[in-house]
Amino acid sequence: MLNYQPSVTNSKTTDPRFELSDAARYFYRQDWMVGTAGNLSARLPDDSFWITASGKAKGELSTSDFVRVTLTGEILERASANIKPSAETIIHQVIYSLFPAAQACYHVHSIEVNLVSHFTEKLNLLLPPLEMVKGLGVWEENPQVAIPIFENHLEVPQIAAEISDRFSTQLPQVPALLIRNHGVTVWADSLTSARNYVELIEYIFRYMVAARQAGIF
Ligand SMILES: CSC[C@@H](O)[C@@H](O)C(=O)COP(=O)(O)O
Ligand SMILES: [Zn+2]
Repeated sequence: MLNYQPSVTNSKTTDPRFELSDAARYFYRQDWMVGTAGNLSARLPDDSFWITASGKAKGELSTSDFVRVTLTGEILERASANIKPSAETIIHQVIYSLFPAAQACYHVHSIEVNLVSHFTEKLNLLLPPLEMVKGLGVWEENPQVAIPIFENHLEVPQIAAEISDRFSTQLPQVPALLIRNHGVTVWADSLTSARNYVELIEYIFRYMVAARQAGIF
């Protein structure tokens, strides 16, 4: 295991930890990463990825609040030995393993995610046919798009195994999944797109909660 060494890659343009920290601060200000909630990661060319360290306040991350791990969860780099990778690293491992084009994986907790996760007891939650769905890659008239829902087991590896099992036989329609009573995870081919996907999905969930209150969805 290597200890973290500042290097030539430690610059704002090439080191994704700066953009991850900015995104986390933005999500924190939206109330989607309250306190230490949520975790963000970015894949590197060698297939390892930087992920937020466990239990860090997401509104004030710095580059030392990340751990670089392999696709099998082995720790490669960190600022000090007492920093642990996110408790949900194994979910990021599953996403990067299943979706080779994924370059970023973002997981946030919002009030609306938790509310909409009760709108169905099924394995998939139907999204309203909003124009915003196009932003998630579905260019259809009156789209019938569902987001997969997983149960929030205490053991995170069990959640990860269920994601892996289900997605191995049926790919999701959109690059997102919901964990009931917990949060939403999105993945994308760039950090910018992952941030946009979080915003779009949160907009759709806000709409769903408001529409339910108005009795229209
Ligand atoms: C605020 S507790 C939330 C955690 O249990 C977990 O769900 C989470 O998203 C953050 O865990 P972390 O280990 O900091 O990445
Ligand atoms: Zn979480």
